[in-house]
Amino acid sequence: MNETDKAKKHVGEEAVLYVKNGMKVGLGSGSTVYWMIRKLGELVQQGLRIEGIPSSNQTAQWAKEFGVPLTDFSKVDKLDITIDGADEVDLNLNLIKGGGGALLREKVIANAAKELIIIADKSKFVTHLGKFPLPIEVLPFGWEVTAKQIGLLGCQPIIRKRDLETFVSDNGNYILDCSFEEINDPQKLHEQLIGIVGVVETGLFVDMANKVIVSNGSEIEVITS
Ligand SMILES: O=C[C@H](O)[C@H](O)[C@H](O)COP(=O)(O)O
Repeated sequence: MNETDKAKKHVGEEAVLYVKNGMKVGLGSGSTVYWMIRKLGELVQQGLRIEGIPSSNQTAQWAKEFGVPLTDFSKVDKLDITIDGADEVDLNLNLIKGGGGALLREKVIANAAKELIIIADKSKFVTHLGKFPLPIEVLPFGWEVTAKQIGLLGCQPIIRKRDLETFVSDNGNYILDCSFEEINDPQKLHEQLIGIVGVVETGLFVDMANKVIVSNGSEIEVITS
C-alpha cells in the first residue's frame, strides 16, 4: 500500500470514532470512504447500532457487503453526521467534490447533516480551489448548450467519459469537468453556475464542512472550521 492509500485508510478508520450509538449517518462516496464503511461494518458486528444513508450505488453496495444497515429519507429527516471524502480542500475548508460523480447525492446528505466531517489525505489540501477540474452535474437534455454557457465563466467544460462512453451519474445526468485553474471566490462561482439552466448541481461545497480529518500516512490532524 502506498503512502496515499495508507493515509486514506488512516483517516477513514479514524472518522468512525465520531459515530455514536443510535446515530443516522450520511455515507459519502469514494476510495477514502471505502475504509470508513469497512471499519463501520466491524463496529456494527461488535454491537454499534446505527443506520446509514448512502450517497451512491457503490457506497450502498459496500455498506451491504460490510453489514452497515441502511435507511432512506422517507424515514429520516435529519442526519446526525455525514462523513465524506473530497478532491480538494482549501484553507477555509471549502471543497471540490465529485471526482467519482457522486456530488449531487453527496450534497444532499451533507446538507441534511448536523455535522459534516471530511476525510482526506494530505495531497487534497490546496491554497486555492481549482486545479482539480470542477465537476458539474448537468441535465443530459441540451448539455451542449449548458456547457457553452458554463464556458463563458472561464473554463472549457469536458464531458466526462468512462470506457469511451458518456459517464452517466446515479441520477441519470452527465458530468462536465471544468478546469478553472484558480477559483478565488467559490461561493460566487457556485451561484453563477447554479443559475444556468441545465446545471443540476456543482461540486463546490462552500462553508459546509465542520471538520476535516487529514493524514499524511502516519500522523493524523483534525482541522475544525
Ligand atoms: O464523487 C466522488 C466524491 O466526491 C469523492 O468523495 C471524492 O471524489 C474523493 O474521492 P477519493 O476518496 O476516492 O479520493
